[in-house]
Amino acid sequence: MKKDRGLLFVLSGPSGVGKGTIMKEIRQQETNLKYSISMTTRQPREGEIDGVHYHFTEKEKFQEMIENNKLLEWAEFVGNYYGTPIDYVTETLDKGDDVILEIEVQGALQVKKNYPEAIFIFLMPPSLSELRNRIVGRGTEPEDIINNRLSIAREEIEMMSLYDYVVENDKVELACERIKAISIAEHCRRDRLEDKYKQLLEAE
Ligand SMILES: Nc1nc2c(ncn2[C@@H]2O[C@H](COP(=O)(O)OP(=O)(O)O)[C@@H](O)[C@H]2O)c(=O)[nH]1
Ligand SMILES: Nc1ncnc2c1ncn2[C@@H]1O[C@H](COP(=O)(O)OP(=O)(O)O)[C@@H](O)[C@H]1O
Repeated sequence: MKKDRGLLFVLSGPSGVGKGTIMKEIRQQETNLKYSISMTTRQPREGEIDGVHYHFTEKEKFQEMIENNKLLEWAEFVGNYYGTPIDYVTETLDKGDDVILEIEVQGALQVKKNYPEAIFIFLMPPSLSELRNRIVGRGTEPEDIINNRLSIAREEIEMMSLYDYVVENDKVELACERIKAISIAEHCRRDRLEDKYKQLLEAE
C-alpha cells in the first residue's frame, strides 16, 4: 500500500531556549522525524560541520537560492541569512517520511502561509532570566549580540499564540518526550483509522 505523505513539523522559539540541544538529542534517537539541514551565511562555530549542522554558504549563493525559489522559507537573523532548502523537504514528505524544521519565528510564519497544514511547536524557556543564563552560558556570542538576541526573544515570545503547541524546555529529556508525543498524536489524528475499523466490523 502506498504510504501517505509525511507530516511537516516546525520547531521554533527564541535563541538560546535549547532548540539545537533538543534537535541534537532527537536526531540521536530512533524516531520517524527527518531533520532538514538549513542553509546559512553565518560563520561556522567551533565544532560545527558543514552538511551536518548547516549548509554553510556565501551570500551570493544564498541570494541565488532565493531567486530560483529553492527555499521553502528564509529570514535574516542578527545579520545572517538562514533558509530551508525546499527540495529535501518535498522529496522527504513525498516518500512518506516526516520532516522537522528548526527555525526562527519569521521563517515559521512564512511556512504557516505556504504550508498551513504543518504542525507548529513553540519551545519556551522556564523564564527570561533562565534564557539569558543559557545564552551567556553557551559562550558563543559577545555581549552586544546577546542583548540583541534577548530583545528579539521578547518579540518572538509574543507570537507564541500562533503555534499549535507550546512546549517548555525545563529538562532536555522531558522536552524531547513532549515533542515525540506530539508527533505520535498528530499521526493518530491524521491517520484516523476509522475506515479500517469500520471494514473490520462489517467483516465480522
Ligand atoms: N528562518 C530560519 N531560521 C533558521 C533556519 N535555520 C536556523 N534558523 C534559526 O536561526 C536562529 C539562529 O541560529 P544560530 O545562529 O544557529 O543560533 P542558535 O540556534 O541560537 O544557536 C535560530 O533561531 C535558528 O532556529 C532556517 O532555515 N530558517
Ligand atoms: N533544558 C535545559 N536546561 C539547561 N540548559 C539547557 C537546556 N536546554 C539547552 N540548554 C543549554 O542552553 C544553551 C542554549 O541552547 P541551544 O540548544 O544552543 O539553544 P538554541 O538552539 O535555541 O539557540 C546551551 O548551552 C545548552 O546546553
